[in-house]
Amino acid sequence: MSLLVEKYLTFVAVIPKNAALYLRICKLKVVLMLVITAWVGIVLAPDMGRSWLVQLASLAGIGLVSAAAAAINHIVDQDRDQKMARTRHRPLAQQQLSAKQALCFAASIGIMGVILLLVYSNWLCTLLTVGALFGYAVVYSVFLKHMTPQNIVIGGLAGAMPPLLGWVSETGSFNAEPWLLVMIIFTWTPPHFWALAIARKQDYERADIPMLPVTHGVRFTKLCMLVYSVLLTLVCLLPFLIGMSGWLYLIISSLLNAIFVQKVTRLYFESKSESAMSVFRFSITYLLLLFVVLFADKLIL
Ligand code: HEM
Ligand SMILES: CC(C)=CCC/C(C)=C/CC/C(C)=C/COP(=O)(O)OP(=O)(O)O
Repeated sequence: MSLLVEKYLTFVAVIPKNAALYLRICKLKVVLMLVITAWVGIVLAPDMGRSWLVQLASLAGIGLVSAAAAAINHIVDQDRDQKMARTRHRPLAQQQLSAKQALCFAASIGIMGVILLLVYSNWLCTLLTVGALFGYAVVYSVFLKHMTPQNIVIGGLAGAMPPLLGWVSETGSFNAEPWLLVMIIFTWTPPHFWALAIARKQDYERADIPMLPVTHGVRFTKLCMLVYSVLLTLVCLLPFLIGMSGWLYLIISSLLNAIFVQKVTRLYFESKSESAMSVFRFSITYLLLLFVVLFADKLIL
């Protein structure tokens, strides 16, 4: 036991030296976006009189568990990451960090996140957050990603969970409203990811990962993106229709959806998919603005 503690302390002692590498395996920008969507879940939930410090601690918990999930994904995918131009420079693919180091790191920040959630939110939020980690790090990364072109559709549920996690951290109970926000991210994920998968099709072919453009072709993928972007437009109306969000949200979200559908439509009619990366980049701006406007709308409602 004391040997184990000693080994762990040796591991912790060299974390600062490799800090930049550990930060890279956390997928920080993605985690930041996940935390923003969780924050909106908190803001839109009924006011339970919790202090902003407690809310911040809950968000830190969700962020740490998400970062742990991202680090586990790097361990699971290290061999395949070596085969793709986009991912071959990652710390585990380059053997700058070992799987053992990454696992110790993921376990440490994951446990810290769980403790924060247990202390500052509630057991239901903790359970759902750990469920999301399992969904992404195990169900998606280990199984679905290599089994079916529907991988990111099913696996997308894990990444769509944060608004629900935020809401539940506040209320401790399930409600219908946060599920609408989950549905928004869930329907956004396919056009978000498939745009990149079209641009990086050769990468996925080389790594033998059955992404939709590889298994069913680029044209069919573009059609699916179009269907999901129209579906997303409809789902985005729901927060307004049930009275959760007001006119500001309706106007800005409709505008964002019109641009998104227009960009995906243009991509559909292009023969060489030149604008795939522009659709991918816009998808990120889109989601950020959508959640900012959900937030702003709540403040003025
Ligand atoms: C199964 C679901 C998802 C898949 C397969 C997916 C896939 C990807 C991929 C492959 C990248 C490129 C990363 C890179 O080049 O290193 C990316 C970027 C990004 N994704 Fe997603 N994503 C998913 C869900 C989400 C969710 C739920 C969010 C946030 C709510 C999100 C936010 C982002 C952001 C902010 C970036 C840009 C990161 C950067 O610039 O470094 N993604 N996504
Ligand atoms: C607790 C909680 C909310 C967990 C959510 C976990 C999480 C980080 C979800 C984001 C999804 C994501 C970035 C997928 C990347 O796909 P990929 O792994 O196929 O992409 P890659 O090829 O860039 O590794």
